[in-house]
Amino acid sequence: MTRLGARALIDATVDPGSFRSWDEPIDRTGYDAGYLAAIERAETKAGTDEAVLTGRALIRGHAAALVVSEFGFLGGSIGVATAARIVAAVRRATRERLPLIAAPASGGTRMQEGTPAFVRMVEISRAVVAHKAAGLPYLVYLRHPTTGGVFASWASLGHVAVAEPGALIGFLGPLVYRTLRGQPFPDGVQVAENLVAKGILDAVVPTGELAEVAARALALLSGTRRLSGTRRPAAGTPPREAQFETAQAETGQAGTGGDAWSSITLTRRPDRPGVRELLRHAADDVLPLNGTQSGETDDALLLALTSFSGTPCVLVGQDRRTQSQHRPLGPAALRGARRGMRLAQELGLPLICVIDTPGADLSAAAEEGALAGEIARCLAEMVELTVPTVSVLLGEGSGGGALALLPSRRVIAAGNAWLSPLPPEGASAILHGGPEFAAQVARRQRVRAVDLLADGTVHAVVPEPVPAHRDPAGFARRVADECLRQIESQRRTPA
Ligand SMILES: CC(C)(COP(=O)(O)OP(=O)(O)OC[C@H]1O[C@@H](n2cnc3c(N)ncnc32)[C@H](O)[C@@H]1OP(=O)(O)O)[C@@H](O)C(=O)NCCC(=O)NCCSC(=O)CC(=O)O
Repeated sequence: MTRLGARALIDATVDPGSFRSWDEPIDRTGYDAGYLAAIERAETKAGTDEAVLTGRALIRGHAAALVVSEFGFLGGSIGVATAARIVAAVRRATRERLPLIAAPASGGTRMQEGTPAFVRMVEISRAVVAHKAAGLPYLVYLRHPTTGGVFASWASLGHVAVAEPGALIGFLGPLVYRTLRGQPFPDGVQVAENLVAKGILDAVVPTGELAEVAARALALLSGTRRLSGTRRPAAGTPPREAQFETAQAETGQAGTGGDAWSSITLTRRPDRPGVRELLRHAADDVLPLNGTQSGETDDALLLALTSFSGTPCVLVGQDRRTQSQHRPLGPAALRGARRGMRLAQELGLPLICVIDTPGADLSAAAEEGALAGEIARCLAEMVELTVPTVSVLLGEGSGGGALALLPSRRVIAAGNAWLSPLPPEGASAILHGGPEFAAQVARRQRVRAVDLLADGTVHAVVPEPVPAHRDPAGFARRVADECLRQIESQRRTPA
């Protein structure tokens, strides 16, 4: 692999001439002669005075603090002074309220220094945690190679974490593994692409695309509202309260759902727009995130940083295109949703939860993966969020998998959306021993959007003047506009 040094990466990523170093000269008092000689050789080889460079810069006009490893300096390893430089930069970023971008590449703790250096990983983590606790973004770009205590601390704490294609990323270096275990580490495991596949990292990003991705993430994570080109709710759209009344007035008429069974049938059509169409037609930008960061991923759930009409938010959405009887929504999807909830809360961004599921996974694997517990934990975490939250019943809303994303401060429903404790066929089985009475049971269970509105479960219904599949773009924009209204009204009256 070609390795871009710290300076080359900075030059390739930041706006020309914008980098300002924060680095102080290193005090090497007390180093022994052998270590000093190694440092001198490293300085000559790498052209840097330590294994990290720090400073501030602009990336496509967005100010950010940078911590960038130099692998050519003793393998990017972390000594006591290296750690002190990182901690100082992170703290300064926090003080100056700058988003932080780290680009590690490291063999981990510096072996020449041993344990005094090893324990500094705690201090670096403490500084990063404090930075995040201040509501500031932390992005990580893991480069080749990132290993050991670096991967096990500041490289793994990003709100968003992407990696260089083909980068070796692992806890134990292959050299050490082979020495300790007498055999090579299995191929294809400690590589960026595999970690993305396993839901540990968000994406692989070539170095040449880092500036673009970082700038988009900074715009979304910093809550930057676009000043121009902002689309507001369409002129003539009634205010939310008026829509509330309209929906009530039209109960049972076209636009707010008719018969329960006809709504259920409509939402089960393969061409019913889902969360992907919502984003395609109504979002300004979408930065998809991947997995739980803990080794699980489930594409039944779409997690993204996005923005509607210049309002950035975290979106957690059940994806109707990827759920099937063979691949239903499982516990990992709900753990991914909880990552989204934490992200929104930490960054002070609104959270939009899109509910659209024929039901969660009913398999042995889901039971053993703590599906019920994950539903409970979603409920528990959502009710504690203090950022604006909006749940959107977009189509099917079946069972606990749907309920898990319901407890927002405001809940809206599409005209034909529905929410029921079980798939109607399952409810019929409980009451009548078989699925034949699904339609009658659904009618009795008050599952329709208008019933949910009348019963106080939802706060507004977004009418479908024609069923959503006949006007996906208009449908998406109306849903997004209602989400924006609900976010704005919460901003006016905080939790
Ligand atoms: C990172 C690597 C995969 C890179 O392999 P490469 O073949 O590309 O490069 P390399 O091995 O020749 O390393 C390049 C130069 O960096 C030096 N180097 C690498 N890692 C170092 C470290 N941790 N401390 C001091 N120097 C280090 C090498 O000695 C070499 O020096 P020269 O050029 O002079 O020959 C490998 O170096 C490696 O496996 N390192 C150990 C990774 C690891 O297990 N770290 C855990 C450390 S304990 C820790 O971090 C705490 C924890 O685990 O919790």
